[in-house]
Amino acid sequence: MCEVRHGMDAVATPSPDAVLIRRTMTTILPIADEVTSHFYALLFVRHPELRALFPPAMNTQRDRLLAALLTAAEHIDDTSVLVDYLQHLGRGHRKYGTRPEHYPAVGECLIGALTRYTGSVWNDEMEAAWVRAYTTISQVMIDAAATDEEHAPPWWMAEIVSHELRTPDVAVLTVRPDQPYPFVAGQYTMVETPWWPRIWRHYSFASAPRADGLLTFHVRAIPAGWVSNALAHRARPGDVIRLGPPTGSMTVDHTTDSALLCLGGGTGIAPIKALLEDVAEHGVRRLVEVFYGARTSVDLYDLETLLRMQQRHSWLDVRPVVDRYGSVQLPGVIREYGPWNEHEAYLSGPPGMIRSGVDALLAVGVPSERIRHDSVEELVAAGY
Ligand SMILES: NC(=O)C1=CN([C@@H]2O[C@H](COP(=O)(O)OP(=O)(O)OC[C@H]3O[C@@H](n4cnc5c(N)ncnc54)[C@H](O)[C@@H]3O)[C@@H](O)[C@H]2O)C=CC1
Repeated sequence: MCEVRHGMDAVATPSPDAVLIRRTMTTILPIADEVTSHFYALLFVRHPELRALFPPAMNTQRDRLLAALLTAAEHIDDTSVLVDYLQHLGRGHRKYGTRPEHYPAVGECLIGALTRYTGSVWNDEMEAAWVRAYTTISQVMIDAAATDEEHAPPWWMAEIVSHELRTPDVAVLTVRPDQPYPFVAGQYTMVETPWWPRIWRHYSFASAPRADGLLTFHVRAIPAGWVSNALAHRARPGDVIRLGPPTGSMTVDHTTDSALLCLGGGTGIAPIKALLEDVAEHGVRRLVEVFYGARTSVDLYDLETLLRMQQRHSWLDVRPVVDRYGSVQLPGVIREYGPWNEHEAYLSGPPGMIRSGVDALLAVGVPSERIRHDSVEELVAAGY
């Protein structure tokens, strides 16, 4: 869910390779499902040993490959953004068991699928552009994984030490990682359960780093959500889950003392709570206003915790916002308060809330560089 932004070094005129790569992407976008299915079919027929690295059901995986390709194509000339993104991707692939020797196999099948589905658009020049791009992409990912290997494990095992069902479908889980887990409040990770091997889902940390090393997650069981249902309804203390590395840039900037405006929708309140703990621990007094939105008052499952924090800290204001008669209230309600133009804004919740929240904040004068949230594309793909 790390937000990929346009860097300052983006060039105005695209390079010849960027033009060719984007032309391929435009051609395949309307038939993206077929292209990715064909890619995986080629990969698993030619390299059956790689099948075990992927989840049994491939639907989310297909979207992820395409999302990664689109991101790479979009930023192909924007070296610093692209390298950051690919390094993150390379490090994240360690938990899947990806090895350097797997990359050429993937590249060959990717080009095979593109050749087949781009028809007359494909030519030698385009193939050469893809080979160059893929060689660079894979090298950056391989190098990032190798550097990461020197100081971090590919994953962490974490034992569930407490499991509390706060509503019929929201659970608060606390886990103890098997080795120190360094992260920053506001970040998130990927979680795999023992019941659905190789299916990873994103969850934000619901607390700032603690002296006892424990981590907390808020999980809503969503219909047909395998991992979320297992975590909410099946997991018990003593069960062991697997965690990927921490990631995400929705963190507090401690170089300023500007006030914070936080919008948390549903379980999106989890990283907001972590941010509040971070501000409290930092000791610098800065005003924080939290709008905590939910469909019903029962869904405000963490309100008591937030109100207790508010009692302890005079700099904190928490406002619960419940939808009325099925009509969404959360982002719109900020217009009744403010002004917000000097605030750092943090948004966390469903993709629709983040999109309309960004619009509402821009409309009341918060500049875009002061609005932070995780990537909406990844939230949609995550499916929680
Ligand atoms: N870092 C992040 O951004 C995190 C995001 N999430 C996401 O938050 C969501 C939480 O799901 P639930 O608890 O079921 O939330 P929900 O669907 O019950 O909605 C929570 C709040 O968001 C508002 N909302 C929902 N859709 C909206 C839209 N289209 N426009 C404006 N407001 C909207 C609702 O009115 C409600 O106040 C999940 O999609 C999860 O992926 C969860 C944790 C962290």
